[in-house]
Amino acid sequence: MIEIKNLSKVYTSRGRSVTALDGVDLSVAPGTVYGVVGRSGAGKSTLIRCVNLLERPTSGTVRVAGKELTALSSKALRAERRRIGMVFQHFNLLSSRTARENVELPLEIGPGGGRLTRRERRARALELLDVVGLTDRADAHPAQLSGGQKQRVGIARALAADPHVLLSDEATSALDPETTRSVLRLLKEVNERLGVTVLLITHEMEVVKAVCDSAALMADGRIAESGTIADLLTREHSELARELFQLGDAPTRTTLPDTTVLDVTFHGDDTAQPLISQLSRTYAIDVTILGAAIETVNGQTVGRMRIGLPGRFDDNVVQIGFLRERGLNVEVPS
Ligand SMILES: Nc1ncnc2c1ncn2[C@@H]1O[C@H](COP(=O)(O)OP(=O)(O)OP(=O)(O)O)[C@@H](O)[C@H]1O
Repeated sequence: MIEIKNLSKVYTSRGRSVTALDGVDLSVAPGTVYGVVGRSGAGKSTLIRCVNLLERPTSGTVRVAGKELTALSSKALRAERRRIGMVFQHFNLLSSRTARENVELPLEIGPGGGRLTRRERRARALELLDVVGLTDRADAHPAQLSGGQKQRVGIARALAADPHVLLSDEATSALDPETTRSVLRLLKEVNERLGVTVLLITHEMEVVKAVCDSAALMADGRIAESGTIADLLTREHSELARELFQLGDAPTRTTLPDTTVLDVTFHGDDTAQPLISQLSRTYAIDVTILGAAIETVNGQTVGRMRIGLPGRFDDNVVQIGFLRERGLNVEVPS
């Protein structure tokens, strides 16, 4: 649904240039939720603004729903942009308008907006406020709404023109944890019920865990790592997987002499626990569990376990093979 190829963006101001994006490739499959994470300054906001060309990339191409946006005339681009909804961190609602009137806005001003009558626009806005659970707040002004309610209005407005893609720029980072969860549930619902593809940027791993099918890690304007969550989990030395399933203070060494410490990652129906017991029985060894993080990611059980096997690494090659053959990802923690 979104295909980004070799995208670069260099900002130049007062004779100095900053490379915000440096050859980014990204592919978001239709109907999925894709999260881009990274530290402040990594280039996430620039990337998302380049997807609907709010920001013109310096080079590279952006294709959304089969149309190469970077090759369109400004008129054609305006039409395509209507099918790309955007949700902002600070909601960007007009304070003088009610919730319903804010949702109506894109239906009034976009090309073809004039095709809907006042009555139709109103009906559509009320329908969308119902989707986001705010029917009873239709006549409230933004100042009378909570942060979560304002973001719901923001989402309803983004859906007004029936988009195939929703871009979310840190949509929950101004919200408390409980409200964050409910807004994320709504985004997921929009994705599942309406089939809208969602590309979101966030600095919170919790957001990725809650709703994303795939994720990319950005650093210094580049994609350092990307893939489906399931894929990342089984990838060796994945920084994203490590960040998603932190083992807290689990020791990387043990006080036991001659012990090989391993991180075992599993997902879906592979429950690591029975396999660890099997390993222990098969090779008649004592396995020490040093730490574990088991969580639900986007409805799936996934997790990571740090274990200790007696003996040096070389003595455990067969045991490690046993776990890998059964689909577990095994690596030595750094
Ligand atoms: N309009 C601009 N003019 C000049 N430099 C910019 C502009 N916008 C962003 N940058 C620079 O580009 C780099 C990437 O910024 P960007 O905002 O995309 O990162 P980010 O990952 O979204 O960070 P944050 O989470 O803090 O917003 C930074 O070095 C930033 O200072």
